[in-house]
Amino acid sequence: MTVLKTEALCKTYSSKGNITYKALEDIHFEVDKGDFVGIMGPSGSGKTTLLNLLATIDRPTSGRIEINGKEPTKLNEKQLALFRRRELGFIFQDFNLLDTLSIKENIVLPLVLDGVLLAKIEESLGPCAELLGISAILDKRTYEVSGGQKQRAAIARAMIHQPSILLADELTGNLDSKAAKDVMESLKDLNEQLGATIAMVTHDPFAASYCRRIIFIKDGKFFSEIRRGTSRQLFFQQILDALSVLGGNFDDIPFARS
Ligand SMILES: Nc1ncnc2c1ncn2[C@@H]1O[C@H](COP(=O)(O)OP(=O)(O)OP(=O)(O)O)[C@@H](O)[C@H]1O
Repeated sequence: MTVLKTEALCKTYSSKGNITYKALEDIHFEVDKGDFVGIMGPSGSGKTTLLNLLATIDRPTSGRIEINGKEPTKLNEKQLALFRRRELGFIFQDFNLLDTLSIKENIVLPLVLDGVLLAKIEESLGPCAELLGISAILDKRTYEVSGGQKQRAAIARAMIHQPSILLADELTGNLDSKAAKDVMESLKDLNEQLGATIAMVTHDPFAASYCRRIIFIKDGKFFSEIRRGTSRQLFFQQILDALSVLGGNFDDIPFARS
C-alpha cells in the first residue's frame, strides 16, 4: 500500500526583483507502508525543501502530493492542521521538547490535545516507551536526560498517535556517535517491529545505513536510488560510494564510522 506519493513535484522560490530559483524539479517519489527511506544530497540540493513540502509546512509550485489517499494541498488551514496532527509525525534535529514538561507529558501531549482518554493514553504509552528504551525516564524533566534519550522521547511523541508516516530531519545531527547509534537502532526497531513508515533527511551515511533504501537528489532533481541488502555495513559503503559519485559539498560527513 502506498502511503506517500509525489508526482512532478516542483518548488520555485522567488525573491525581490522577480529572480526565481528552482529548488525542486519534477520529483516523483513513492513510499510504501512499512518502508524506511532516506533522502540524501549535497548541501543546497533541495532536501529540506522536499521535506517541508511533504510535511505540508510549505506548498509546491506545481505537482501533486498524496498522503494516505489525501491531497494536503487541497485542504484549508484548519483541515491542514488536523491532517498534520493525525497523519504525520515529526522528528527534528533539536528534539523540540518542552522543558517545563516531563518526558511522559511531552510524549503524550499530541493525544491530550486530541482529547484521547487517559486509559487509552497509558495503553499507547507503555509499549512505545518500552520499545524505545525510555520507560525508566518517563517522570524525568528534559534537562535530566541525555541527548539520545531526548531524541528517543521525541520519536515516541512523533509516533504515539500512530501517524501514516514519520518525517525526520537530521535526527542524529546533535548526537554523539554512541547516542546516534542507539537512536537509529530504535528507529529500525520501530520500522521492523511496529511497521512504522519513515522518511528521513540526513547528511550522515551512518544514520542512512539503517534505512531500507536511499534516494539521492542533486540540484533539485532525482539523481539515483540504492536499496539495502542484508548487511548494514555493506550498505554504509554503498552510500559512501554513491555520495562520491554525487559530488558536491559534504564537509560534515563522519566518514570514519560504519
Ligand atoms: N525560502 C527560500 N527562498 C529562496 N531560496 C531558498 C529558500 N529556501 C531554500 N532556498 C534555496 O533552495 C535550494 C535548496 O535548499 P534546501 O534548504 O532545500 O537544501 P538542502 O539540501 O536541505 O541543503 P542543506 O543540506 O544545506 O540543508 C538552495 O539553493 C537554497 O538556497
